[in-house]
Amino acid sequence: MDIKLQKLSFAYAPGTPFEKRALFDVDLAIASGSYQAIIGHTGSGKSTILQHLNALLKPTAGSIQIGDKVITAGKKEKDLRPIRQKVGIVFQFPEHQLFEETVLKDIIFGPMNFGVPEEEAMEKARDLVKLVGLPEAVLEKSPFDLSGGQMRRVAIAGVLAMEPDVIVLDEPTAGLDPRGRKEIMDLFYQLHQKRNLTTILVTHSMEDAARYADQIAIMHEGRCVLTGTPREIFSDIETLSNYRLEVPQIIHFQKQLEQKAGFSFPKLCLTEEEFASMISEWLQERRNQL
Ligand SMILES: Nc1ncnc2c1ncn2[C@@H]1O[C@H](COP(=O)(O)OP(=O)(O)OP(=O)(O)O)[C@@H](O)[C@H]1O
Repeated sequence: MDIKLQKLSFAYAPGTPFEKRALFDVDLAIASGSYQAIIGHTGSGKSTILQHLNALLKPTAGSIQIGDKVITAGKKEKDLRPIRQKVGIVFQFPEHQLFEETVLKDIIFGPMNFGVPEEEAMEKARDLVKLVGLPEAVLEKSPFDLSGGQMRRVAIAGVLAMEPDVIVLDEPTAGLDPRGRKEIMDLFYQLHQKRNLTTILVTHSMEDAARYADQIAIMHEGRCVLTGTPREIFSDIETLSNYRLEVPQIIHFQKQLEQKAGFSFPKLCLTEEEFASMISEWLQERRNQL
């Protein structure tokens, strides 16, 4: 499902003394099946964009197109429902939204609300718990008897149960330890790859943007100021610092090493694994030359 923001502008509390313009003429195209990261300093407008993506907010001016549906200021509430079904949002701490007595009831709540027959919804729930890495026995448990990481997986299964075409991740690993963070981010990446799920990640983590995204957009003071691949975006440390953003640690490390050694490696590495494999190839080449 292609997504297109065209001159998207938004103000909170318009026409009141508390009016606050949060987005200014944002243009952004997100291709179906891509993994788009949106990064930016705090207050730059990321969450405001995110809330337009499943029509929790409507533009003050401009438009946002999701598949064949165009949302503008005048769009009626009833026309937004199909969009909310097709775009799933995983908010920070999604487990705070769990409320049913059992995991099963929580996962089937959304689909049944949209008219999916109970048996079909239950079948789907059984597949989904496995997909998010939990044993089937968890379905009969209370979500509140699970660990934080397990609860988060249940909440993710609940979002996936709606069979979204697009999934929007708002700092989905907040509060998890490094291992839990990686597991959840890897899970979303697998879903993105296996199901061709258009994925939009709103994050403060440059490491995650570099590792998972194939396109990055930088927000700054309500404007989309730069778009490109992770390699393009993270090649320019100076421009990023103008937007009060850092490059991933591994890029700093690589640059420092190059400066000290007085030479350049053949490419800029975005992750530790990429760097390790480049170094081992590079050493092998040197050995072969001896
Ligand atoms: N409900 C609101 N009412 C008024 N102003 C708001 C509201 N929500 C956000 N803003 C303002 O809109 C601007 C953009 O905020 P937004 O939350 O979209 O930024 P953000 O990039 O997501 O920030 P963060 O990284 O801290 O979550 C900020 O100036 C913020 O203070």
